Amino acid sequence: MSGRTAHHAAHCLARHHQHFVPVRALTRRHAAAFSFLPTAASPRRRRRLLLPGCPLPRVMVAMNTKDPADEVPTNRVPHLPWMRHPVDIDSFSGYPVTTLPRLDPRLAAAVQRIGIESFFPVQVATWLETVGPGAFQRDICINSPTGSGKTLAYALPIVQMLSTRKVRCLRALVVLPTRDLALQVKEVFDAIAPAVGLTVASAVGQSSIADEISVLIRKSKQGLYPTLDEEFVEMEPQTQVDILVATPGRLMDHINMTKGFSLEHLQYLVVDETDRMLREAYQSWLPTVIQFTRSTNQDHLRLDTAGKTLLHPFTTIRRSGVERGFKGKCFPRLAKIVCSATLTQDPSKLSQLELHHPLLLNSGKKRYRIPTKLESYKLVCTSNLKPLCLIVLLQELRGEKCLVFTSSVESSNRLSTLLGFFEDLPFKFSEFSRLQRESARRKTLAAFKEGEIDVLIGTDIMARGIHIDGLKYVINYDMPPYVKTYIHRAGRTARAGESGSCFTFLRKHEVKTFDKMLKKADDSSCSLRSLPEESIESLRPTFSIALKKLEESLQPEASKKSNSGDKVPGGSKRKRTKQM
Ligand SMILES: Nc1ncnc2c1ncn2[C@@H]1O[C@H](COP(=O)(O)OP(=O)(O)OP(=O)(O)O)[C@@H](O)[C@H]1O
Repeated sequence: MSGRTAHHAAHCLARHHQHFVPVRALTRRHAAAFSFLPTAASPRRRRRLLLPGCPLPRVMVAMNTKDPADEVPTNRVPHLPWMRHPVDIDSFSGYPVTTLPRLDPRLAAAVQRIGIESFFPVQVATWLETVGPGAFQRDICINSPTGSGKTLAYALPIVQMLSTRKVRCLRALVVLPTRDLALQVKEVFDAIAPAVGLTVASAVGQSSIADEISVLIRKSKQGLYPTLDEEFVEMEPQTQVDILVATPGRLMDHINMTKGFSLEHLQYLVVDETDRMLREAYQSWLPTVIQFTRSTNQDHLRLDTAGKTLLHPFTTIRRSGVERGFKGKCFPRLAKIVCSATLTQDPSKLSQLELHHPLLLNSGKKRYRIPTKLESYKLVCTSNLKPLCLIVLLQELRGEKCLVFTSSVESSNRLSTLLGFFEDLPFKFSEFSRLQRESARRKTLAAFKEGEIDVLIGTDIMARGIHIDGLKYVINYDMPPYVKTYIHRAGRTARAGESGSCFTFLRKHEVKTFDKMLKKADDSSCSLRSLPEESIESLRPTFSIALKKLEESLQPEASKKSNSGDKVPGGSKRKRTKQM
């Protein structure tokens, strides 16, 4: 079978599978499999046999599965062609701040003021594709480990690109899944943007919507200067910030309800924690944002007395054209940066972003990577001894900052209630739950950051993006269900080149699954950790008493439930009261 025919056949097959099959991989791998096609058949007939709509011969499927090349799991080869040849972030090394080409000296000084002396590889790689020779010609997708510095990697180029803007209006939008994360990212922008005269605001629901509006929207000049042409005033950009960091919910509130809030002039869109953002629709915020930045509203074009178009000085004109390879897309386009430590490779999800000639920046050759200085340990014990083993482990960690992840809010609540029945524990702990009030949660997190609390017990709400200085240990009290969960949980430690350890409690039957999971995360260093028997034994009597107390404390709740006859499984209201 000629290479050309094999390629074409693979192409057709790919079309048959709606582009979900890696065409090039197929050409190489399945050339042998295509040999079932009658050798005497003309190339045309062979092609016809593989045309879309033509049912795939069963024999072919069987032959494909026997192909030795298929021993490599298919998920190793990204389906999207542009993902197969990424820029390797690891091929860059750190770069001293003062020597980064084209970096505005004011920004260099601002970055140094926050204690950064040299840029991390992901920051250098992104800079080269944006401010450097890449010149933002393509949309950037960053897949880089937790704590590798992705926030500054996108914040710095955006701030530098906007530093020459003449009129203040909303030009960059950064969207994150949670309020805590958004506020953390805003801090990074706040540290550098004012150095070049840019303003940053957040729309996360931390303050009332009225307060947010007063920061976001400029007061009308009409009131101040009644002689001004009203129409002219209305056309003036009304947003008075350059960069907005938002959560999808509050962003949609402003899009739908805030008078004067406009995305018309938006130049940069960042979607951080992309895989999480694309998993949930969040009131269709993404299509809405893209739609609002797609074409110029013709109302903004005014006509003079001769019927000629008069451009309002503050109008951003986006045209659809065929020039410069835009093929009917808008120009100037909305440049996008998407990033995560576990970037999705799912074409159907990524297509929502409408990326323009996307370029993948990837750390190494593997899909997932854990931080280089992360050490992993597994502790095998039975379920009933797990709380006891946790206490012994925490005692061994000697009051160092530590995050404990459980599988559910109930489990967190029960565990912290149980620990509360132990007297004289040598560490201070607190629960961190989605069901707590926002203000309570913020207080707890602040106390943890300040070192007033040593151990936080919570769910995966703490797993994404949160940065806590000096956090050395992460404990998976319950095994993470997916490799992505493991990566994000473990990634709360060993950040920014620091070292850290992740401990995972496992039951015997979970060990195999966990080992497989670690392989996917490219972590081959996980060793078995044992705990001193005598420490466990010495705590047993207190443990039995604490367990009894826990049972007693849960009983009134249980009896309340049975009396009320509330049979709703996991009955949300009642369950929540208990979890609080
Ligand atoms: N060049 C640098 N030098 C020293 N520290 C840095 C540098 N860049 C970033 N940091 C610090 O590294 C920490 C982690 O950065 P950041 O939160 O951006 O990581 P991330 O890659 O976004 O992680 P995650 O995927 O978990 O969100 C932050 O505390 C940040 O201040």
